[in-house]
Amino acid sequence: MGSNETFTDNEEAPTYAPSVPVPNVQELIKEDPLQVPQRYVREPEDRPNDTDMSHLSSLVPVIDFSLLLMGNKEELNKLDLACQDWGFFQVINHGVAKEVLQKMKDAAAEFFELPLEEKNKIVMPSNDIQGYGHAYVVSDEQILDWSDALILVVHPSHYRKLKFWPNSPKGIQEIIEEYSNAIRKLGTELLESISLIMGMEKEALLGLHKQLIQAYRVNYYPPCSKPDQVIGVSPHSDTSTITILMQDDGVCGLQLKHNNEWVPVNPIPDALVVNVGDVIEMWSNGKYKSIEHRAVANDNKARVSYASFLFPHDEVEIEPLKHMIHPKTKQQVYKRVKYGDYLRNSMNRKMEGKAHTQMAKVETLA
Ligand SMILES: O=C(O)CCC(=O)C(=O)O
Ligand SMILES: [Fe+2]
Repeated sequence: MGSNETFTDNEEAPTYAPSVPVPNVQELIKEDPLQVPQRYVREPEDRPNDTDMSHLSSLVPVIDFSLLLMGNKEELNKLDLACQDWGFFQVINHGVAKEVLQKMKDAAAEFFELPLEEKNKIVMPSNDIQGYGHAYVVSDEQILDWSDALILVVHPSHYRKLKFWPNSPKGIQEIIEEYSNAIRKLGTELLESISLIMGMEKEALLGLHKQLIQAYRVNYYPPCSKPDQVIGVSPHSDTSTITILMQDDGVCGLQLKHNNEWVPVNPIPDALVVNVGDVIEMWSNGKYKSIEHRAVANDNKARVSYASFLFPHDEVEIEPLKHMIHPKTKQQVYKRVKYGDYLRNSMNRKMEGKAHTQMAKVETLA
């Protein structure tokens, strides 16, 4: 990434966090499609309820990326409002070739259909969250998510642990690489637009990362005979700067919390979903929101989602940018934290809404 890469290639690849190994959900339902073991059943108040908020789905902002690239003021204004009011938007005309998206979907579909022994060749170890398995599992009592995942660090290349990269189907490593490079380009350009709406030079946010790290998480949600009793991925906000998510066409599941209601983010064919992560929320002193979201399961269809997380180097100190603090009130919502500490603190606990952001909050006197 040119001049902002201040860390060298001989830096050792970091580890992130341990996670307790748990059963494979896809395998469970192969044994018996009707079973929903007790470990997956949510408390009544945590279940996806029947209030259908689909009518609000069309309100989730849609940003035309080609206009952002031209510096179109109206579109930048839309982006500003989307980051403040929703923390989520879908991008169209994003420049990532349709074939690249499709190849990624086809390869991932084939990977998840492989026999368990084959997928387990890259099984996630208990001391780190790369490979095929489950993250954020910290106790034997924890209620589990109705999903399996493949998690990889993709950039910088010397952070890659290739022993956790799938070898099958043939060519999947190159496809992940091609997809991730295209997403990285889009992400970098989105950070330029976000720098502008934050009143900075367009290179500012990228520079603050010291090095732009990229991780990839492919979520596989098997169908569930009782989707109203389980959650695919627990409510959480992302610890990233921004996340770029591809969804399967025609299968819903992602929901965001807006005015205390769970609003579905239904897939728009070929669009990508972008959400503001905790780092932007902290740098902007809370102006832009890292919104809580979750994924729910379906009763008849499996769903796959592809999340690319862009975030700073471990050594970067994050705190509200001076010009984002109100000049009169001087009120600072977040304090200075080392990003590596923040990330590991979040990964060492179960996903639980925004609870993990507490460590970076300025304590307010009651
Ligand atoms: O499956 C989805 O749509 C959401 C996944 C997600 O939030 C994540 O991987 O962080
Ligand atoms: Fe997420």
